[in-house]
Amino acid sequence: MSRKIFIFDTTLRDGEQVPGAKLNKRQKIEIAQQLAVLGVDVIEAGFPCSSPDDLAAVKAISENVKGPVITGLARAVVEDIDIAWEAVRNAERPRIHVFLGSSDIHLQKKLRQDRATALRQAVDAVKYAKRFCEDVEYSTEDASRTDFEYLCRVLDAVIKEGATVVNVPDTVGYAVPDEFGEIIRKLREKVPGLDKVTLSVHCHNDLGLAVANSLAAVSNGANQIECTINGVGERAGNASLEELVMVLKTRHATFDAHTDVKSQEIYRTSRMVSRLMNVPVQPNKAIVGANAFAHSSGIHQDGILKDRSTYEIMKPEDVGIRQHKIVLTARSGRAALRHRLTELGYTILPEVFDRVYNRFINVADRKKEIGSEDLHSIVEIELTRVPETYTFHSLQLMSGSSMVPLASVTLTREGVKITDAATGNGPVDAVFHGIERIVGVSGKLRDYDLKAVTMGRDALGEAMVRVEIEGTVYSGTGASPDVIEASARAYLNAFNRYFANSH
Ligand SMILES: CC(=O)SCCNC(=O)CCNC(=O)[C@H](O)C(C)(C)COP(=O)(O)OP(=O)(O)OC[C@H]1O[C@@H](n2cnc3c(N)ncnc32)[C@H](O)[C@@H]1OP(=O)(O)O
Ligand SMILES: CC(C)C(=O)C(=O)O
Repeated sequence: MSRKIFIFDTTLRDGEQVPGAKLNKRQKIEIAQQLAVLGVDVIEAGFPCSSPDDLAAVKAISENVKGPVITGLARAVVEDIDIAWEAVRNAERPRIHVFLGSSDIHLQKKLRQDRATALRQAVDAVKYAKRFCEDVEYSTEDASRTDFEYLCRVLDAVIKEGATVVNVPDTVGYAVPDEFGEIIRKLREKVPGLDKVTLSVHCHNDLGLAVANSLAAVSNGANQIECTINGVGERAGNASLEELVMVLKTRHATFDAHTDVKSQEIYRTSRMVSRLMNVPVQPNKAIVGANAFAHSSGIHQDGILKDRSTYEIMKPEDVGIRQHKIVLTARSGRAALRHRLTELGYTILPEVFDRVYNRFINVADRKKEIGSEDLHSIVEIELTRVPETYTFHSLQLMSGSSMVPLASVTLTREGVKITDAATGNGPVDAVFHGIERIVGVSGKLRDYDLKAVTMGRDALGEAMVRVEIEGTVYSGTGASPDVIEASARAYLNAFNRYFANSH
């Protein structure tokens, strides 16, 4: 059996330090309940002395959320510890978490005390917290910038005083993995008492290394990681829970360590935290970003469709995402298009498929993403295609509120371009007249319908017309992100039906 790594979630404390992410009591309880479902070992529910609201929220979480240890943060002062205990005392498994800076920078510039005084304050604080609670965690704030010998002395002293968990934070995200791993390895060597307690790390992401540093610590003997959902937290955030859990799961053999987190609950938890904190998740965020399991380029899509292992190191289902996404774009190839069309229920003959693909690329070059509705429209146009006596090439339009619209239309016939221009009552009318001048036949528009078949400003417009030509009504359809072009294509389609019928 591999080594168990305890997951200490601080989304509700360090995570909530994100500007604008403040949660009310009800929201904190909702997230804490989901964290319990997710299977974290410890929930740091808040900093109870910071406000009456936070005290009430931590209290409510302690009383209502069962399973994980519930802890509240306290400075190394009596008043904070009293309030923290008041907040967590009714938890099934309460813990008081006390911290004090240990680096010379923090001691001299912030706390304005010397090492000996700070050491006494740390020991006194743990001693005081132990009067209430068996489980006391002690954090040496700014440990990674702390003189190593002094760090050992502090940890040794608080362990002797009864701390059950000692935490080594990289408070300002300054460490790099080799160095941070080395600190943990040397601490294990120099502080024998560490064998009897939980050795925790708490890494910030100022240099983007929070997860890497946490993992380096795990490799060197840490057995608790403090982290947050979506990596939210003070400044650039904390180590991201979902990344840590999935690294340990996906690279299990490398670390020979596991967590008890139910990874299938990760995505749900991530969405909840993002929604309630109003902090969006960047699309390319590992594990939970919108694109984490989306494949949008042809070569990747072809590989994924042949075998998922070509471009997927984890299953989306393992983090609670129903399935990967194949996103159709102008960079997609035939394999992805064929797959999507089959999913939509189309069986398309090979000779038609090439035409569908060409039209798809044409539309995709003008749209960011091609959705199902776009595909229905593209396929229907190709399936109901008639031989093209005239092919649409291009159009130019001059139009405005105080001028007569003028359209210049270019069609091709047997490979030869023919251009003509016409005016009309509106831009569409001018284009229709231009088409009639080239094909040499007039029609009466009986019906004209234009609709957006997809959403957004780059929606695909689909035009449908019914045109009476020499006593018979012919229908035509055309699609394009440009609605005038869609109309022109539809009108020409009706004339091509007329020519197909009359030859
Ligand atoms: C690394 C971290 O993430 S630590 C957690 C950070 N989170 C927070 O700070 C959120 C909650 N904080 C708060 O609500 C407030 O800052 C409070 C209630 C804790 C304190 O508020 P105030 O009494 O007004 O103090 P203020 O915030 O201005 O300054 C902090 C004081 O605590 C002292 N202090 C800082 N850390 C500690 C500590 N671990 N133990 C003891 N004292 C500490 C500072 O030296 C300073 O003392 P001073 O006023 O004598 O100079
Ligand atoms: C209180 C401690 C654990 C902390 O948040 C930090 O050092 O970043």
